[in-house]
Amino acid sequence: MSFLVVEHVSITDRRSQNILVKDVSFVLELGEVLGIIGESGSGKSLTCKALLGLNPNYLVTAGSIQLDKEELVGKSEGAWQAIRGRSIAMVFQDGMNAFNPMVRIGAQMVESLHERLSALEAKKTTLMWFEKMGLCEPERVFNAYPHALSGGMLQRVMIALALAQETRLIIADEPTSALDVIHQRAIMDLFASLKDNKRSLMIVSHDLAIVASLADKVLVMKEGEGVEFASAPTLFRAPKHAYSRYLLQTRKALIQRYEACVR
Ligand SMILES: Nc1ncnc2c1ncn2[C@@H]1O[C@H](COP(=O)(O)OP(=O)(O)OP(=O)(O)O)[C@@H](O)[C@H]1O
Repeated sequence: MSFLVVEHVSITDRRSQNILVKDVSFVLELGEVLGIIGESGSGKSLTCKALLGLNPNYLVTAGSIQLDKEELVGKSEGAWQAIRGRSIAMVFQDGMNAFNPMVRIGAQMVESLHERLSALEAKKTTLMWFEKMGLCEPERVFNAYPHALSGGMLQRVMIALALAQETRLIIADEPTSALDVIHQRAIMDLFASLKDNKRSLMIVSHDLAIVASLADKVLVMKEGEGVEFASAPTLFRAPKHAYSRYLLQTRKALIQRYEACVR
């Protein structure tokens, strides 16, 4: 059985009976990277959050999500808390909201790692990941309050936290959208260098170049549905669904326009 098996997942807004995610299925093996692409509002974030039990109670998840043979749909909040950080780590689009503004960054990192590491080890691990994230002056970042760091720095702190947790699944929802291109490239190189058979990554991105360079498999979402799920080479070379073709064509047209400008 695959490491992650998502079968017929639907997410319904109980208040309006709107079905926001419809019958999405995909599988992921340990060591693989899944890219999720699709236009804004197509259900990418809701699907990711369903894997972490992070959607509000009025959004009801049906279907099956099995991580390492454990069924996640229907878990209690207490059970979700044990899963988050231990089995699955998440990187959100917005680094600023991920941290408590009243607590220094270092203390929040150490708190998140305390189950596995002593305070001293947690600090050492944190500083190591800060350096890998290209955060100059890791000690200063460690001692800073969130508001003293830029959005891009906080984003890198959040990625450092997800990686330091050493979970077997990392879900990254637009992890680099707040970063400048230089740091985007560095983080993507880092994600690529971390590819091994010990962890899997799900990455949501509007940047098809990022997905093409990292992903082994791709899920294309449109209006809440998974319209195509394929290996990355198949999806990028011979997309089957008309919407996948449209997404790739749009991207190509943008690159051509850029290349015409810099020629
Ligand atoms: N908390 C919520 N309550 C009700 N509806 C929601 C909620 N969050 C998202 N939705 C709706 O569900 C649909 C899918 O939203 P989702 O955030 O998953 O899209 P997305 O593909 O991640 O978009 P983006 O690329 O802009 O982040 C949208 O129609 C959105 O308005």
